[in-house]
Amino acid sequence: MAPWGYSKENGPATWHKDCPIANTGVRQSPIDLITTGQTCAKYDSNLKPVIVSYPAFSEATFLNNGHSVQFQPSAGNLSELSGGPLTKKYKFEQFHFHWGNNDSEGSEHRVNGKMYPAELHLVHWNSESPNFSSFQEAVGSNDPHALCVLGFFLKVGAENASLKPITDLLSKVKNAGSSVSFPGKFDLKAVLPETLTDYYTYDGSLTTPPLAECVKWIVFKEPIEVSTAQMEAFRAVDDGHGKPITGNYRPPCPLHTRTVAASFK
Ligand SMILES: NS(=O)(=O)c1ccc(NCc2ccco2)c([N+](=O)[O-])c1
Ligand SMILES: [Zn+2]
Repeated sequence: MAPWGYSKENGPATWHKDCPIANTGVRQSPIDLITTGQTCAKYDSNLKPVIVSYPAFSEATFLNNGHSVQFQPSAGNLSELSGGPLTKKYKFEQFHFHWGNNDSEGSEHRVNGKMYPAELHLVHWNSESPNFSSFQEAVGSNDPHALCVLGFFLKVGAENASLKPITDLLSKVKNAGSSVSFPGKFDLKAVLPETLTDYYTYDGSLTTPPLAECVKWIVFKEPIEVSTAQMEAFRAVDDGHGKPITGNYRPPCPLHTRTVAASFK
């Protein structure tokens, strides 16, 4: 079977062939975050702000893997995540993006059916579990909270100076399979909103194969602004079949019996 992707032939509707959980799973991601009505997100006053400790990365690889671009620091990175709905400390693994070929589509999660032009995912794994001691083992474990992914919507507005070192590098990884070692330091903390207080959180999965149901999702309400030029830079990245990646987002999945909690009213 051709490797999975986002085209008609190998896109989300075909993933069940190699990954049955795509259709049989009851904790699949992404989802549509509904804020009013029956199955809407429920305010939980116990939800605390998310705490990140992201010292600037000094060594990292920026890779176009054919279905996204990802920033992966070297193994020694000490970046950590805690707080929010989490009871454990998580270690940073990588961040990557999902985007569309116009500003009306591109994000994986939606808010009352609305898509944003892109979504940033910061991936972490539970470093305090006795059951695994690496990201790869965490993904393979059956632990529902082996991973925690922070999701930030991107919207078009002013240029994002903190993300510029990343968007300026996109032309260097235009070809699928290409990677560059990230020049200099990158301050991820500067990309994020100051306070990480307002978010939705629910139990879900990886949004691409293997679609493992091992993710505690935390999706922030406030979008991050990027310029049109920065959005266009994503849309020039190739998918390895001579075409730009123009929509590496999975459509929303059924909620089933899950509930979504909101840290804000
Ligand atoms: N869009 S996402 O944040 O849910 C996501 C999806 C897949 C993978 N990885 C696929 C994978 C690698 C080994 C086993 O599995 C990752 N990740 O690796 O951070 C994140
Ligand atoms: Zn992702």
